Amino acid sequence: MASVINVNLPQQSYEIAIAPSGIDKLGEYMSGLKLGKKVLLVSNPMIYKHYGERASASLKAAGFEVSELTLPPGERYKTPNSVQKIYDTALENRIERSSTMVALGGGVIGDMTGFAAATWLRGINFVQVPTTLLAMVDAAIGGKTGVNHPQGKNLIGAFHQPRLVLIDPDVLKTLPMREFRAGMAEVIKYGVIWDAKLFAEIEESKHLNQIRYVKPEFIDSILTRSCQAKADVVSKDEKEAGLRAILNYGHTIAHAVESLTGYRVVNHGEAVAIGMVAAGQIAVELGMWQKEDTQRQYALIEKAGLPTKLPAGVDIEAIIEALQLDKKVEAGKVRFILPTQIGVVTITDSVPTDTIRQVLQGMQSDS
Ligand SMILES: NC(=O)c1ccc[n+]([C@@H]2O[C@H](COP(=O)([O-])OP(=O)(O)OC[C@H]3O[C@@H](n4cnc5c(N)ncnc54)[C@H](O)[C@@H]3O)[C@@H](O)[C@H]2O)c1
Ligand SMILES: O=C(O)C(=O)C[C@@H](O)[C@H](O)[C@H](O)COP(=O)(O)O
Ligand SMILES: [Zn+2]
Repeated sequence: MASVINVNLPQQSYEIAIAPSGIDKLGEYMSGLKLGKKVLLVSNPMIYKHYGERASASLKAAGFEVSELTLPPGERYKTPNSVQKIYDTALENRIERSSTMVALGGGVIGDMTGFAAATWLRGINFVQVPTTLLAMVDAAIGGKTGVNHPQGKNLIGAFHQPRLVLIDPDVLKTLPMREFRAGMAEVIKYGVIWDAKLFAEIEESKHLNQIRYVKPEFIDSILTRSCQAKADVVSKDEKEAGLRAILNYGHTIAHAVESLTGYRVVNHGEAVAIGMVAAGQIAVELGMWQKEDTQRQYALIEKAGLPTKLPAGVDIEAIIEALQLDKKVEAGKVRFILPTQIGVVTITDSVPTDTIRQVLQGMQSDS
């Protein structure tokens, strides 16, 4: 049975529908939104092979005219150049103001397609059909879209909300285990920043890093609780004027690590896991968080099969320098999201650089 979570916004609210076999109902879901006839479906070749034809067939059966584009997979291709390919295809197929771009894929496809939709003809409709756990619980929701600059992660982008997020949990069956774990990093994030019950539920679950043993009820529960957490935060602060920055927990260091390793060593979720370990330890050093709680977080990250150390060879001074490119920096001050209890975080710009350095030194691969 489908369930629905609402993202309530001043201008355009929308639904996150969690629907088994949802891919085959995409056309039906979109018909209810009174969109123009033309759709540009954007995916990558691997995801398209699994689900593209079903999504396309469902759209056509509902009367949409569908054009398609696949882009190369991977964070290294989350670039202005890939977005240019979306514009070129939009032009060729006369994608109009009433038309819709549909992102069928993980966060990389979602962020790029969303950015193309935000900018094509100054903004057209956009629908998210996330196919990774990470995109289902996080990337597809909330309207942050964009691409990387050679110097830093997500530096180019726009807020542009989707008209619909359609989650088909069945597609997780083909998701590689490493990508499932990456998604668990953002799920654990919600446990630490917002939902202590979710944190406890993950602690109690068995076989967390063996997707074939993960119970469907557990998947349903983490999808629902995570999407609700993200919808709650985004509904309260759509454009990150304040509260929304808590969704960036672990990301201050994560983005620096991803970018310094050329997006080849750790994926986004793994980097977030490393960043959460660092933020937790910084909070302990500053006397803001109990040692036992940071140990609980560490144990959960390990249990999910996620990394807790920095990748070998990353220079700590380079990380400290890269923190200056974080979008939360104000007047040159780096802002961190730090936990004070499981389920509660605070935002601070007064972390001494020496504390960051010391914590990162303790997280080196050989320490
Ligand atoms: N906009 C946001 O709010 C937000 C939030 C979190 C993350 N992000 C961004 O999302 C990106 C990470 O997204 P991701 O973790 O989904 O990675 P991804 O999009 O790179 O997908 C990971 C891999 O999984 C494959 N894949 C996807 N779905 C599959 C399926 N069902 N079966 C088999 N293979 C499948 C893809 O081909 C890809 O190789 C990063 O760029 C990150 O910055 C954005
Ligand atoms: O939605 C948000 O807000 C987030 O911060 C969610 C993060 O998980 C996500 O990785 C986001 O893309 C990071 O945003 P950025 O503004 O730091 O680029
Ligand atoms: Zn993230």
